[in-house]
Amino acid sequence: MTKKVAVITGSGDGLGKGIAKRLAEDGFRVVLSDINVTTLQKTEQEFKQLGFDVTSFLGDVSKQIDQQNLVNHAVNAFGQVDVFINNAGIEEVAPILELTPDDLERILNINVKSVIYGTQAAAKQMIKQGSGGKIINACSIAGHESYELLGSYCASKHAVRSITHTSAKELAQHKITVNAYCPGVAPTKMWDRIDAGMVKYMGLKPGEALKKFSSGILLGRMQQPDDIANLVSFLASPNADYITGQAIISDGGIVFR
Ligand SMILES: NC(=O)C1=CN([C@@H]2O[C@H](COP(=O)(O)OP(=O)(O)OC[C@H]3O[C@@H](n4cnc5c(N)ncnc54)[C@H](O)[C@@H]3O)[C@@H](O)[C@H]2O)C=CC1
Ligand SMILES: CC(=O)C(C)=O
Repeated sequence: MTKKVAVITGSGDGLGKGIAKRLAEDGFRVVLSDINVTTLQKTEQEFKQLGFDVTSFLGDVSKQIDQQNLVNHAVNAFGQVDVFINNAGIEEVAPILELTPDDLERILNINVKSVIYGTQAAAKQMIKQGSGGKIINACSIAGHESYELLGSYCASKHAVRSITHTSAKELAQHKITVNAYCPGVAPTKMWDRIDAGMVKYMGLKPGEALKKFSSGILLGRMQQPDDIANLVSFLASPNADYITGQAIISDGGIVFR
């Protein structure tokens, strides 16, 4: 049987890299994509050495043309797209009163418009293939709950949850499911930057904001890339065929919905 193809944006590093590795281990041919050429190439080499079927595409998720070219690249390399993961995202740490038009434009472009552009490119290809597909979006506990100093980020992730719902409703007729994963606190480079930003505004020492945020996790530890890869692996598998329009939290016990 032909191996399925999964495309993962923001997969040069962080949670996206962990997800891509898991999907390759699950038997997918994997298309890596990132805006950072250095981490993208490093991850591609690493994956090739592990014997994975992998290709990579340098692109900016906030550009509609790049998302279309990413799908074209996947089709040229592997012939099809079965799973598309809108993982790339950025943070912004600032009080609402200090958010600038440039800050807002950047986070909405990269976290919100990107998900629509990725969904458009992937769904059009999946409709053409005629055998359904799975679109999986990176949301967050910040898509269910709103946090101080993360106003624009939380708004962007609430928007991702809404886009997930609407896309699921519109694409079900094509047998395309759309779901989202909602991580909690994972100490990736994103959290290094959030911690640094919170230090600035809250008068804490480096590391203290991360500690504060993660101190209430019921399961007593921060999230690792494998924790979220476990959920995405399930959502990308036939075991999730009857699930659509859900934004599922995997946070060790922080937010309860
Ligand atoms: N780390 C955490 O605690 C949480 C992360 N998330 C979400 O998970 C996703 C991944 O987060 P992390 O791995 O922690 O972030 P990260 O910052 O460690 O990695 C993000 C990756 O996306 C890439 N990227 C950034 N802007 C891009 C663009 N315009 N086009 C293409 N690629 C771009 C980066 O180069 C990087 O490789 C994000 O959507 C984030 O909002 C959600 C909840 C918690
Ligand atoms: C980074 C993130 O998604 C948080 C703080 O929930």
